Amino acid sequence: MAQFLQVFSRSISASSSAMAQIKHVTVIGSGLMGSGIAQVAAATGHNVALVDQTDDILGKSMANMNKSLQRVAKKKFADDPKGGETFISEIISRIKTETDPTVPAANTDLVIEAIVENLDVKQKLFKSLDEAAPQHTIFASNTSSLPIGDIAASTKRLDRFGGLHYFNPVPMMKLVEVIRTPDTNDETFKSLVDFGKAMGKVTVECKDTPGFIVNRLLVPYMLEAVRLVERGDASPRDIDTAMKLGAGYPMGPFELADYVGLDTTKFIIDGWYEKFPENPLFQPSPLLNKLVSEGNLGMKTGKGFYSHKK
Ligand SMILES: CCCCCCCC(=O)CC(=O)SCCNC(=O)CCNC(=O)[C@H](O)C(C)(C)COP(=O)(O)OP(=O)(O)OC[C@H]1O[C@@H](n2cnc3c(N)ncnc32)[C@H](O)[C@@H]1OP(=O)(O)O
Ligand SMILES: NC(=O)C1=CN([C@@H]2O[C@H](COP(=O)(O)OP(=O)(O)OC[C@H]3O[C@@H](n4cnc5c(N)ncnc54)[C@H](O)[C@@H]3O)[C@@H](O)[C@H]2O)C=CC1
Repeated sequence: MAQFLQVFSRSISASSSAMAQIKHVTVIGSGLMGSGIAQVAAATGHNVALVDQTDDILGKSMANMNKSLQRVAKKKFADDPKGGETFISEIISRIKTETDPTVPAANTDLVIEAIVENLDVKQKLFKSLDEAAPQHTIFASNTSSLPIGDIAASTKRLDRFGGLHYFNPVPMMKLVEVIRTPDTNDETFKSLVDFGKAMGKVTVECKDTPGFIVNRLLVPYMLEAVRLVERGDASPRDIDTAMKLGAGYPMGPFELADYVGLDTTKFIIDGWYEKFPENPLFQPSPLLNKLVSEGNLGMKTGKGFYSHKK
């Protein structure tokens, strides 16, 4: 019996390590987050397919990645510019772009979704991917605020579905939250943790609870800052200065909101308001709604709470 258990556990760990070997990654959505995830995945030796709606968007994402890599190379290869160029071109060569997500999904170990923060749109995408991807492919969402279980419900692979929540800017932020739903199986969870580590990140584990760890704490803080401004108690600039110099944060809440994107911030708040309408914290913010309706989405459009050089 003991011998059987030994062989049995060896075969389980052999299949786990086979699953853990994620080599081909498909990243869907090439915006702020998707481009960062693709960049770091490629920089850590993975073959990456990066998907977005048009070639034009993908072209801009590749240019942004190039800029980010130039910054990394400038430091890493300070005395060897030629080495820096090779470093960049090797990473870029591991990224292929595509506008139809079902094409790379048919030959990938892991799909990471980083499209717009909208449940219907994410569900529609995963439903089509579920039909295209092989059995072994793991699905993960980078959602900031939506339940992973709700997104996974659009597929038939609830056991091979989890959350990989990265932080912006992905090349600089060391954390990834790995989320398991009650249906995520152990092999999948282990593969996601191993993948996070293989990308050079520190992983933390969290259940599928609203906002996971970081956003559960960050979003209320950010909203309290907006309420301070809406009541006329303090200006965005003074609040940012206060939180940087008084609390040691690298960015104040308004700088951070502009950096994250005011559209994404609004999607998160609107979604939580719909789910928890009695919570005064998640009431709609007139100031945020006004900025978004004017198309002022933060750094990505050049204007948000502040004006930014494009
Ligand atoms: C609030 C909304 C509600 C919640 C929304 C939910 C969103 C989510 O689901 C989860 C999130 O991601 S929340 C956001 C988490 N991120 C943060 O908190 C970032 C805070 N800021 C920082 O850490 C630094 O300012 C930071 C690292 C960004 C920049 O550092 P500095 O302030 O010192 O500024 P720089 O002088 O520009 O940069 C210093 C060096 O950093 C390197 N670098 C920065 N950005 C880079 C990038 N994109 N790619 C590559 N390298 C980069 C760079 O080396 C730079 O040095 P130089 O190249 O010499 O300038
Ligand atoms: N901005 C941030 O700081 C963070 C955002 N997130 C989450 O990551 C996801 C993406 O956020 P961002 O990168 O900031 O958004 P973004 O607006 O910069 O990029 C989203 C990209 O997805 C593309 N897209 C939309 N629908 C698509 C579809 N059906 N198929 C393929 N591509 C599609 C858009 O064209 C766009 O390029 C969201 O779920 C957001 O909540 C997570 C962590 C941090």
